[in-house]
Amino acid sequence: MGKSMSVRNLNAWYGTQHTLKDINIDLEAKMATAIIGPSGCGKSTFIRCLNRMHETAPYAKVQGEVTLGDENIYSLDPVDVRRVVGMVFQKANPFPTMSIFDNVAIGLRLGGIRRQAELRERVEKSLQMAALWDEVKDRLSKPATALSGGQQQRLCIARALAVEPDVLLMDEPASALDPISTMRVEELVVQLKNDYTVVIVTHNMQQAARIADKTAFFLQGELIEFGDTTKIFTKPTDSRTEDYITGRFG
Ligand SMILES: Nc1ncnc2c1ncn2[C@@H]1O[C@H](COP(=O)(O)OP(=O)(O)OP(=O)(O)O)[C@@H](O)[C@H]1O
Repeated sequence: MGKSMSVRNLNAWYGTQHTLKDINIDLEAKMATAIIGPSGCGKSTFIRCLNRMHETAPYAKVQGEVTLGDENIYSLDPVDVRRVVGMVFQKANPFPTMSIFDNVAIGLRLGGIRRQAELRERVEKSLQMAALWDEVKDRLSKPATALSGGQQQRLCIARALAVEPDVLLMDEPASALDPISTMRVEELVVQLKNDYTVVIVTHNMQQAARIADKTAFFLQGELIEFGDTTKIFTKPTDSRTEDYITGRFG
């Protein structure tokens, strides 16, 4: 659990649009790194390159190296990569026809785990880690769609954690949630970073300041500045970072 990722000379395109330009960054294990920047600067594209989802878009292209531990993920099978680099999206996307239990168990079953006792144990552990167990333990066979939006998002986090990934990518995981659910997801990120490498895209700078150890500021496909969150928010080196965090644009 919790291997670091290194990104070297990463470039990404949609057709002829050069969306990410020569990105170099180290995403440290057992830390949360926030990715910030104005709309369209390439934040989602960047994290989608970290689990090989970018290349599933039409006309998409990637160049460069992304290593997890000491393996280049671009020389592995993309399906294996997505198991060790989990992802949670802006809008909770549980499998609507499946129960709460099955939503979490699906990845385990696909991975070949059949014994009911083991499945139950792993599902419970994942729901505990996602701080959802107490709310759902008496209704595991109910459809996932019967949960609130915030609970569905934590269910998706549990689903991602069930297969014991090294890295958890989160693309604005709280932006569709009410303030209380947002707070719960933030608390969860603070917990999860004890074990995982967490990379979180957020538009909310207070949120980045609250939960991230490191922050990366992107602008028009370039990584402008990366460093300790406190430094980025109090003493940025680049004037463009300063303009963004003080709300002059974006
Ligand atoms: N599937 C796609 N096909 C073509 N272009 C795309 C696709 N997805 C994103 N883009 C373009 O790539 C650029 C970067 O988009 P991306 O979604 O990575 O930005 P972002 O920083 O995450 O934005 P936001 O904060 O609005 O979510 C934008 O110009 C966008 O229009």
